[in-house]
Amino acid sequence: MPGQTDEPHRTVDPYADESERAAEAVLRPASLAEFNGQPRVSDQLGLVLAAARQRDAVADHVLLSGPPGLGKTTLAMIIAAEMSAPLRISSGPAIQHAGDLAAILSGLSEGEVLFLDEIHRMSRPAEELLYLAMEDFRVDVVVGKGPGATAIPIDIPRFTLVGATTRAGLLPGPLRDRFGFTAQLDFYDHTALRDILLRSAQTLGVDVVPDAAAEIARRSRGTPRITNRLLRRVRDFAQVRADGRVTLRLAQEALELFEVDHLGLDRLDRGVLEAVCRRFAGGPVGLSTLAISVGEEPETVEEVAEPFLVRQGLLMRTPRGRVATPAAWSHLGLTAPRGAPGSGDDLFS
Ligand SMILES: Nc1ncnc2c1ncn2[C@@H]1O[C@H](COP(=O)(O)OP(=O)(O)OP(=O)(O)O)[C@@H](O)[C@H]1O
Repeated sequence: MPGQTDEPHRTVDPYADESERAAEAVLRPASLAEFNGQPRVSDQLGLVLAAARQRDAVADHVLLSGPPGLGKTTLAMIIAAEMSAPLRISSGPAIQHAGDLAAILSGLSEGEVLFLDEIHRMSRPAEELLYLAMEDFRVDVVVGKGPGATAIPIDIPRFTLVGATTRAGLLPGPLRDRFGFTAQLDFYDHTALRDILLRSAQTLGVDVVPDAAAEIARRSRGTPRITNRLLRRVRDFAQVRADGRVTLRLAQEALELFEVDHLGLDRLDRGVLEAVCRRFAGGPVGLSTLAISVGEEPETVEEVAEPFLVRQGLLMRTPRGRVATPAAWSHLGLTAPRGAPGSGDDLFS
């Protein structure tokens, strides 16, 4: 069973506070068989882990990348469970000094899975220490200072590193290359999200009719965390305003109350689109200017809102900045001004 945890430090996830995290934990699938969606990643990972088990070996290091809420932490926990290994959780921002990482690594037990969330935010010295640890299962502990300093190599137990990042492109090549298996998690399709929702509803004892399940899944931004969160809010609504049963009509009313529109866009998504269209005439607008105008950190806009907006064909990233597409104007019920992207006399026409 996954064991000890250091609560990861998160900087780009506006969705989850502590109580939300606790609610999420109940709904996490515990094995690959229960993990819905991402069939290719699931198959490949299943094979890698089965092979390691057959050889009685420690599994190769795994890098998981993709937007928040798609299941990176869940997969790290599943890897540990499938390997019957303990799990230790930490994160890039929590590791300021190489010594912090050396202490974690030397305290691991043989075969332990170390999950490093937001691995791209680790300090450079810690990153360099990690290279040697991943490859040779060794850390160099520096004793003394200045010209008299010496590096004493210390063997550490063989372990599996599971790194997670929202931005694989930010990882230095030497670090990326040391992972034996890399998986890019993509947004989930509606069917997978509906199945996740039905499983969660069963766990929580919520009665959801099939078309309501499909509707909530469709408005979940392709993200299981959001599916589960919307289910909990719809459940609240059904409990307080009705008899607890989630019908299609009730789901629609609840989603409207919580400002989730028919494409699944939430307040931040719409704020970004509105800013690009209304304040910057459709763009192009630079990331930092855009972030200031919606009152968010640039990382949050870039890593949380944009991937889904781009995927939905509502926003484009161009070398000159972010640009609203014709679909964005029409989704907001606006008409693009003459010459703006989407106006009919621009690069889209
Ligand atoms: N494939 C899946 N099947 C069922 N539930 C899932 C799946 N993927 C994720 N979930 C649920 O979504 C929630 C969020 O998943 P998780 O914490 O693993 O995401 P994450 O990618 O690690 O996000 P972050 O980058 O913010 O840490 C969890 O409660 C989990 O139960």
